[in-house]
Amino acid sequence: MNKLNGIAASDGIAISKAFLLVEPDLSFELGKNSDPEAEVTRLEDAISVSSTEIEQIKAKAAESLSEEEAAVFDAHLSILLDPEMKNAFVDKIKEQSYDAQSAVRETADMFITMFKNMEDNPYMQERAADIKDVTDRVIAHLLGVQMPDLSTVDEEVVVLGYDLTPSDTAQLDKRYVKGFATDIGGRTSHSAIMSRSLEIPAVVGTKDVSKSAEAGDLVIIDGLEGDVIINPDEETVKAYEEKQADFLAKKAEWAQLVNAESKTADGETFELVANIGTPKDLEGANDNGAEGIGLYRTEFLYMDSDQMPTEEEQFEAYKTVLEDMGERPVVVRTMDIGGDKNLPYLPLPEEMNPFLGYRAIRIGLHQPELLRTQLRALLRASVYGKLRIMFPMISNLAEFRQAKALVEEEKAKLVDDGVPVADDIQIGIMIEIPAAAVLADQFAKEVDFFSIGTNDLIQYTMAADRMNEHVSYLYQPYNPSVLRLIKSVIDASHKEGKWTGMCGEVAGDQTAVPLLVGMGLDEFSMSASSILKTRSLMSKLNKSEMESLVNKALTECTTSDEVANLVHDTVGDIIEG
Ligand SMILES: C=C(OP(=O)(O)O)C(=O)O
Ligand SMILES: [Mg+2]
Repeated sequence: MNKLNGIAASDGIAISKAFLLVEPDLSFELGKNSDPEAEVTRLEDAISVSSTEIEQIKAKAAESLSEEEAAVFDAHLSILLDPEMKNAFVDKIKEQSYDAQSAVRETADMFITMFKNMEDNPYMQERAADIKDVTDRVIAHLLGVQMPDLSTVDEEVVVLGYDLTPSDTAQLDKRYVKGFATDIGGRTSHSAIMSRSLEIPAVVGTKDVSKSAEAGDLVIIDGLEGDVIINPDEETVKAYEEKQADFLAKKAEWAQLVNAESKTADGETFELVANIGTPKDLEGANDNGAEGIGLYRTEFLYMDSDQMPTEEEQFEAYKTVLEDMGERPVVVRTMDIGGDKNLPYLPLPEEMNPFLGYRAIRIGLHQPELLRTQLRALLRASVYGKLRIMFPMISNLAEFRQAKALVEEEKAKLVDDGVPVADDIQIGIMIEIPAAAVLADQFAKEVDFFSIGTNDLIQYTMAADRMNEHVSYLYQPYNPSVLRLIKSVIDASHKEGKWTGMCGEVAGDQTAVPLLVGMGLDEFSMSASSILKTRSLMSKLNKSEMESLVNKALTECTTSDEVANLVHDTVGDIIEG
């Protein structure tokens, strides 16, 4: 039995066999053949099995991904079945006497280098990755090495890997994948966020879980505490089965609140809304009783595509979300690319500190044609629901004014062309940079609302990278400095008659919720899977008592631990339920 500790990323307990999502070792010495015809047959067989596998992956992906996302597998098939590519392999076998795997590797490397060097053509550069993917699969077959493939999983497993990319997580089939654990990442890394929207128990940042287990080992993932136990003894399995049953019983109790108001015991109401990444997340938002969408992370629309999504494609996605929510508000954040979110087709400069660099609104204002397209799509969709537009990473008022001017200009053009646009669209900003938080009183005069992005606000306030497990001890949501910033933003908005929401992960953090209730945060936006437990917690709190708690925390506590202890001493029994 081996116990690892990481960061609890998504609630719940999973107990299942390990599926290792690790890059297989495909290294080998280049070799020669003595029977070219036999090598060509081996090559053809490997190509044929690979193409059947890619067809299967494509069919599976089409069930859970959009057609466009599944189209990447068409690109893989056309590379694999390209006669020019195959001729190049065969030439190497026949004319240079390479064995099949060496012929594939030599040819692939040549094409990959050629495509990678096309610096002015990002589309072709991206194809280099496709060639590597496809030829690795063929080489694996020739070497008799098993390729891990999430979409082929058809029995209950927990997935262990170095990291899970957004497309890995999109391929997870919840019927079979009961949980996952990764080596890297933090609570706000995107694999963690995806695990919560999929409602799969997950632990991230374990440092070496992918190297600590063998495929098929029994593994427990405790997404409540952040523990991973490999090959547990019988007694441990039994204890975790009980913990799992307790958790499921609590979940069933929370489910009763799906249509309830979000109200404290002394009758104060709040708005509990969901964070989504794609229209597919609407189902989870509705099932969990979301009163709206507090953050639609539109960058996933861009990340899941091979090229810039067109105005029409964006319009369709925004319209779907707005129509689905109907009267309920939808806060759409303009694209937040950069940091850890890159687009293969939008080359960004190499940076020492990408989180402090060219990202989000900074890209939108430097390449306004990108932002204008998105704004037009949003404005056109605005008549289908209750739209609120939000700009990410605003650091000063000049940026907000520039961004707002783009909205006004695009709106005027559309109206001139006779296109209907709603006239009650609120325009707000994310507060995720301390400079904006400090000047919230000035911002509050010009914006319609704030939404506090604690994922970034904490990392910038504490100077602790949100992705880096080595400094995760400094990533302190309850640090009094962070809490004072949050409180001052809420107060500043209220002075101007505006509202403040929070769409960072702190909004659904059960230790933070009592404090946020006390501060009078108006809207709590979180992973859909956290909504019901938060509604349950809220219903047992008294707003007036939480105001005193905040007062005490902000005047008497000097450290994050002191705040957490104070909250638990005061309302710990309610939090633990
Ligand atoms: C919600 C936030 O944005 P993201 O996690 O997408 O950076 C945040 O920073 O809190
Ligand atoms: Mg952010």
